[in-house]
Amino acid sequence: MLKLQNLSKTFNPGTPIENTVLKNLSLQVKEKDFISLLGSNGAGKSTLLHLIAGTYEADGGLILLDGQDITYEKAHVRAKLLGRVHQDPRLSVSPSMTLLENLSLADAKGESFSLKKAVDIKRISYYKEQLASLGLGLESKLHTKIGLLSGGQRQAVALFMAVMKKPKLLLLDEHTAALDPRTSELIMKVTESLIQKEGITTLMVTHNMNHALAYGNRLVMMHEGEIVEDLSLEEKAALSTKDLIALFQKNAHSVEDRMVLQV
Ligand SMILES: Nc1ncnc2c1ncn2[C@@H]1O[C@H](COP(=O)(O)OP(=O)(O)OP(=O)(O)O)[C@@H](O)[C@H]1O
Repeated sequence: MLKLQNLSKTFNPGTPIENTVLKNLSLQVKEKDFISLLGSNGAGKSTLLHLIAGTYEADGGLILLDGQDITYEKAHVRAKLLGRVHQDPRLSVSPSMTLLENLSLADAKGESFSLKKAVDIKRISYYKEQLASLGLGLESKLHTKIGLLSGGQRQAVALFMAVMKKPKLLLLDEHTAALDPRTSELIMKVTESLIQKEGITTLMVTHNMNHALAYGNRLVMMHEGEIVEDLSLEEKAALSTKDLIALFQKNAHSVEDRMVLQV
């Protein structure tokens, strides 16, 4: 359903700070794949998500989503096809607006929008029901400004908003990295349940080896702009976290403290 073919990206070409970040990267993602994307610092993971979302343009290669060539499609056009959650919740939700206003905005994605018109009373009971199923008490916070919610609650809202319109593809960029370990586990459970419920194809960038092993049906490892491992569900099920660290060390010749500390 997503086909990346020979994608390349160089920042600041022709200058002393030229940096080739992606080198002819190819990846085939199947319908309902949930892929954890693991890699060293600067491996190009976020850049890859930016190229798919259209916030950065590829220098070469092809991005096909459900057979549609979106390689050079404008970001706002792709936004209708994609859901995205970032590490920083301010990039996914509007902190100065209430939960209800944020949900209404997400509900109106891709349509001409007026907040007054969009806050649909009939939707409120639906929102409450859906929010209650996340188990974070959000159903009683509809009129609370998002900025006043806890970090975990904000990320749960961001996830819920990202999947609301059933996107073709969900892009998660270290969406639990800023949370404490307990909340991070909780948000991963919410993530898995929303993805499964809606059957959404997902690419998740993470530095957490446990999450990369425990969640999803594939684990892709990147190093210096290239894919160095692509493990199936069965292959990753056979690995312990220690094995994964060893595999990482073999490919990247080092392992970051934050990966080991989370183990
Ligand atoms: N807008 C930009 N302009 C110039 N260089 C950039 C830009 N965005 C990213 N880079 C560089 O591209 C390289 C890859 O960055 P990227 O954020 O994709 O890596 P990453 O694998 O997500 O790393 P991390 O795990 O540290 O977040 C880095 O060297 C980074 O400095």
